[in-house]
Amino acid sequence: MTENIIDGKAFAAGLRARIADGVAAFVAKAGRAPGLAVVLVGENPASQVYVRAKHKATIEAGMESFEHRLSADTTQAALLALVAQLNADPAVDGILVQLPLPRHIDENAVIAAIDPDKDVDGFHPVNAGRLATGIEGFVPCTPLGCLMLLKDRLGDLSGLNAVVIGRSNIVGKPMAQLLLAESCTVTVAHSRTRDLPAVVRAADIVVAAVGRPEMIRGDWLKPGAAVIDVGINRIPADGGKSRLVGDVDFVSAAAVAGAITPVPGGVGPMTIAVLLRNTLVAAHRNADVPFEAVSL
Ligand SMILES: Nc1nc2c(c(=O)[nH]1)N[C@@H](CN(C=O)c1ccc(C(=O)N[C@@H](CCC(=O)O)C(=O)O)cc1)CN2
Repeated sequence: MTENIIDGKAFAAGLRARIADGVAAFVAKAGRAPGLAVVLVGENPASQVYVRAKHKATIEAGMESFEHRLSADTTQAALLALVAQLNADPAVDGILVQLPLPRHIDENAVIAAIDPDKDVDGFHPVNAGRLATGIEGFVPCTPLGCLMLLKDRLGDLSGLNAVVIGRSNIVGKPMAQLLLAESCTVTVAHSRTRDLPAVVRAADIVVAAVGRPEMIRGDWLKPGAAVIDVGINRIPADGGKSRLVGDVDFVSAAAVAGAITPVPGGVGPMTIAVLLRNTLVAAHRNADVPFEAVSL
């Protein structure tokens, strides 16, 4: 059964093509390209891959990419000074500091230093507050990408029971807010939740963002449920190699789910596509050009 698999890679490619059209229209009106600054501190191998992919996607969409790679021993003060410089730069519409940061740097302090109107990651407390209160702002890329995939597959979500497993600031909490705004009945489950399988079994929509490889199994699911797997876990594979798996046991879950995202190729590619979308929106706001929604 493959018709229940949600192809996030293909959806993201379509979204990126629509964004590229939106960028061309913006350039014609504003006389400049949208600019995205990405800051990487240290040499985390996964972060290096993601930052490279962001640079490539930004250029391919017709935007300006400003990459800042800082050494792992960069001080918090130096990073905050760079953020202040990017906040003041009119060529920079969006700022993203790649996470995780080295342990000696306070992530919350860095996120709070980003101008909320350039915070294309949607992590700033002002944007979290805007999302929680229904005010327009920037929404974190991964949960917004999950919502796009769900709406594309299910249409109207109102009245559905949704469970979000995981309560992080960057996925679980904003995902719950987005589903609530779509009039779902939302449960946020976490490490202290009692009888998680029973909670999951009551859900029409399951969003797994818990960071534990293949934890959610098919026999936990309500038949026909839509399953969005945000997990990206590298586990040992045969021949001393490793392979990528999600938080959902894909084989058993795909046999029960009405729709399911794979890992890789599900939610991951949406994160970068939505980042471009948020940057395009930021550019319109900063240049005071009305945003004609690239059908998103
Ligand atoms: N400042 C931020 N830091 C981090 C974010 C973020 O949104 N903002 N999210 C993650 C990492 N991330 C983007 O930064 C990201 C993760 C995964 C993918 C992706 O396309 N994954 C592929 C598999 C790639 C692989 O082989 O490793 C997939 O799932 O198909 C893109 C972006 C943490 N940090």
